[in-house]
Amino acid sequence: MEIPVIDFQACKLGEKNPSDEELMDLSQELRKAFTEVGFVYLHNTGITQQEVDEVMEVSEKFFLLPNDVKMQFQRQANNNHGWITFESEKLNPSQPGDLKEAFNTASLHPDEKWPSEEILPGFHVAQESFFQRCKDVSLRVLRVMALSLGLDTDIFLKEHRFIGTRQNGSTLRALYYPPVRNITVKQGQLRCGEHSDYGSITLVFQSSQGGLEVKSRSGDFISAPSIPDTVLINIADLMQRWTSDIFISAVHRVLLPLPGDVTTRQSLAFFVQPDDEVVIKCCDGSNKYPPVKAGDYLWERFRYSYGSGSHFM
Ligand SMILES: O=C(O)CCC(=O)C(=O)O
Ligand SMILES: [Fe+2]
Repeated sequence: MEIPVIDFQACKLGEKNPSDEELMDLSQELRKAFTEVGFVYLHNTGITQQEVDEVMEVSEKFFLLPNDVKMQFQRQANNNHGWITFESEKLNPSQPGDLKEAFNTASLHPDEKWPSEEILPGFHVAQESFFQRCKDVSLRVLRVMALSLGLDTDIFLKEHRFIGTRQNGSTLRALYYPPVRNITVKQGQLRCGEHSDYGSITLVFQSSQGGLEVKSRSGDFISAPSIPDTVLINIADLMQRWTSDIFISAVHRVLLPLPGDVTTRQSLAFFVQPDDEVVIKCCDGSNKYPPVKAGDYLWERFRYSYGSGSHFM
């Protein structure tokens, strides 16, 4: 099994009027990918490789700042925005902390705390602009997803009205995986532990070495390499609940590099989340999963991956 690559040209950013036929073809391809694998590469979204490279470049400069500077921007327990220190997050809570740092842009609200232009020129603007670009692509994808399920095209859009505000948990995350020295690695520790994402969908961009692996339905892990000029998109847990398991939220992980590989890995992930107050119920009317409020669900998952609270699925 492989992760399909789909041409998104008909719905690319800036394209206004895809034909019914183009939309129908695209939605069928997307449905197949999301029901069989849960992951898809989209080509021609309008987000260019150059944009991605530029955001990674300025993100790396942030991670290379001294810890006492980064500390001023640390993520707080009640706000997902900010810096996440090395090994402090466990995407698989049964294993040691992930070998990564991250910076979350949790909203575009003016009160979020950012490194100034003096500390790091271009960082704030780059993260916010890329957040906006990812949001625009995500809304286009959510539209085609609804169509692919035979639902109203705005059924998901209606529940993602507040992306970028503090009433919605969608987050752009710059991830930084420093070189791994095997001597210091703990038993079971990975760059990113096995997990599934929490919200609706996730957009992922990896630096050239790749390293991401996705669990297939047969239980084997398949590699999800970095393919230039594409966006990797996956279904997350709330979307699986919403679609009553039609779309699959696949488990994924980032393994340690091979011995001798001392490169730094980077990625950017845009986690799309429904508005906090939206109650997610199965769209087929069934009771396969009990209704849950999107914001409550997200914070319960955060508590679990940062080391407190009980996990509910
Ligand atoms: O770094 C990556 O490629 C993926 C990270 C990931 O899956 C996550 O942060 O949820
Ligand atoms: Fe993930």
